[in-house]
Amino acid sequence: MKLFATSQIAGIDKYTIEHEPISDIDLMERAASTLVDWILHHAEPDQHMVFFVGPGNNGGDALAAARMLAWALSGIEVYILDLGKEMSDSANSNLERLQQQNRTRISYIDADSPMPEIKSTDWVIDGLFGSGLSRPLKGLPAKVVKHINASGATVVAIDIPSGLMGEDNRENDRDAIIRADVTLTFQFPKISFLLPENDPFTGSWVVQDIGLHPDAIEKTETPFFYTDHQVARKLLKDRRTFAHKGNLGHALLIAGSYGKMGAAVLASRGCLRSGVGLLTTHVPRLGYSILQNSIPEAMASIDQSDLMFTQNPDLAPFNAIGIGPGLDTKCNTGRGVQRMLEEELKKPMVIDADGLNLLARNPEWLKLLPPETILTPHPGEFARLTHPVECGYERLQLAIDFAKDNGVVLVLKGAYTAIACPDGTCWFNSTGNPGMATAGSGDVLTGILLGLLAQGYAAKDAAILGVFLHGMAADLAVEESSQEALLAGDITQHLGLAFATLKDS
Ligand SMILES: NC(=O)C1=CN([C@@H]2O[C@H](COP(=O)(O)OP(=O)(O)OC[C@H]3O[C@@H](n4cnc5c(N)ncnc54)[C@H](O)[C@@H]3O)[C@@H](O)[C@H]2O)[C@@H](O)CC1
Ligand SMILES: Nc1ncnc2c1ncn2[C@@H]1O[C@H](COP(=O)(O)OP(=O)(O)O)[C@@H](O)[C@H]1O
Ligand SMILES: [K+]
Repeated sequence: MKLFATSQIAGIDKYTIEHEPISDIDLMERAASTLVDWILHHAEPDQHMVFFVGPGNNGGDALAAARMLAWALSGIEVYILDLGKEMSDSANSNLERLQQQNRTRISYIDADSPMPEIKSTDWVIDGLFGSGLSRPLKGLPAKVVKHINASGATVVAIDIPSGLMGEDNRENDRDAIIRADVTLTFQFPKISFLLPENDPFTGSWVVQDIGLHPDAIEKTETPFFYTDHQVARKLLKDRRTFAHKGNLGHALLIAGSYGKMGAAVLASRGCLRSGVGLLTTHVPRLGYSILQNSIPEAMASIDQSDLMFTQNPDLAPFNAIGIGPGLDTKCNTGRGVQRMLEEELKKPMVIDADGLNLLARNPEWLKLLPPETILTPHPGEFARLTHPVECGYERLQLAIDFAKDNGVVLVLKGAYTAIACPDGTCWFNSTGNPGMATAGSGDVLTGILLGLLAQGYAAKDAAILGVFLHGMAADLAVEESSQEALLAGDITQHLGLAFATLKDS
């Protein structure tokens, strides 16, 4: 799915109105009816609801929804924010319709009015501001937002929590943004919803399809995408009838050191479960029996060192190389990595964990990275590779620049993992859950990406598909147990089901 800036969404709305064609007020009616469906599904029949209405079309949506709900629910109150200016035409028409219906108490809030009473058992429907917000909230709107946030009521935001911008919120006053429990957002998630600092505002968010024109969506260019089932399914290649292990790729994984052999085992399992033909895992001597006992499907390549990686094997037989999980950052290991990169290998690579930490200490290696390299930092590793940042938005911009400048696919891990590509595109992942915040889940991802690279997937496709499957496997694992108890090994165990589910979708 494409993701757009709010200014672009306004253009897509406009195109829909002109070319469907549909009148502004009818499109608003369609949007409001999706809200009403959701609310009626989730609220008790006697739920008291307080609607807050701003001057634009977001307020119009709220007024239309209040009218539709007033037929079904008795406890609806509407407060209109009086900023001393005209409401938008469609909001005004909806106000007239609500007045004519005459089932709902409508009040105004101006600078002199006391703040309305909101009980903690109420639902607040936030229609103050949507995608038309042009600057941070101050004065009366900020006061109303703070009053709602302090009420303890359940807050349902229409389209965007009022006060939140669709993209950059660095200049925003965080106290003057609605803290919603649920955001019912129209057609597309907004980019700011995918950044960690905005989670307290959006709560959980649900996309409401309002039927915006497919031609406008197709024509409007954007660097941002959301990897849904459809995107991932298209990337997944079928295995040929006459496939054999010799043409499904031979992967080399360089991982593990004294005390960290588990990382090598987990990444090996992830790799083998992603469909690769052959895997050789290169480990220090002490890791030999650990590897052979725990994962007999992998071949072992043994380092000359007992404790750590120091020297890669001949790279000729391998289709792709993965390096980093549990590697440690000792000097000898660093020298080993440097020698390997200086071989000017033209093999696709994935670099994770201590591989990234070594790269951060030796930024001159960046120019030695082969084409089709994937780096998989979590935010801490990315800060070491670049510099610390204030917020997720700044980190995202930095990731996009880093991928373009260095010609690498950068997988910035976290909830909604962002994959920044050398072509300037950025793909947010839709699968995964907080259960994955557990030791070793990143190692499993490295293995999956290595397996896909070795099978011939381009680095960008391997990253988008691999991250999606990794998250999906964790989601399937959590369905059977819980986020708390999720182990990284459960992700590998559910990868088979993830592939099968994706194929069936
Ligand atoms: N036809 C459409 O364009 C559709 C729009 N929809 C709704 O319309 C919303 C966008 O509507 P609008 O563009 O009218 O925008 P808003 O409803 O966000 O309101 C914008 C208004 O608020 C004022 N404003 C902006 N920032 C302010 C600030 N900091 N303090 C005080 N006033 C401020 C603006 O001057 C403008 O009058 C969407 O979020 C969605 O809810 C939906 O009804 C679907 C269809
Ligand atoms: N809250 C979350 N929601 C979704 N995915 C998450 C969450 N927390 C972590 N993950 C995923 O789990 C993995 C953790 O990787 P990493 O931090 O490298 O862990 P480790 O080093 O322990 O293997 C990443 O793929 C990340 O995207
Ligand atoms: K809103």
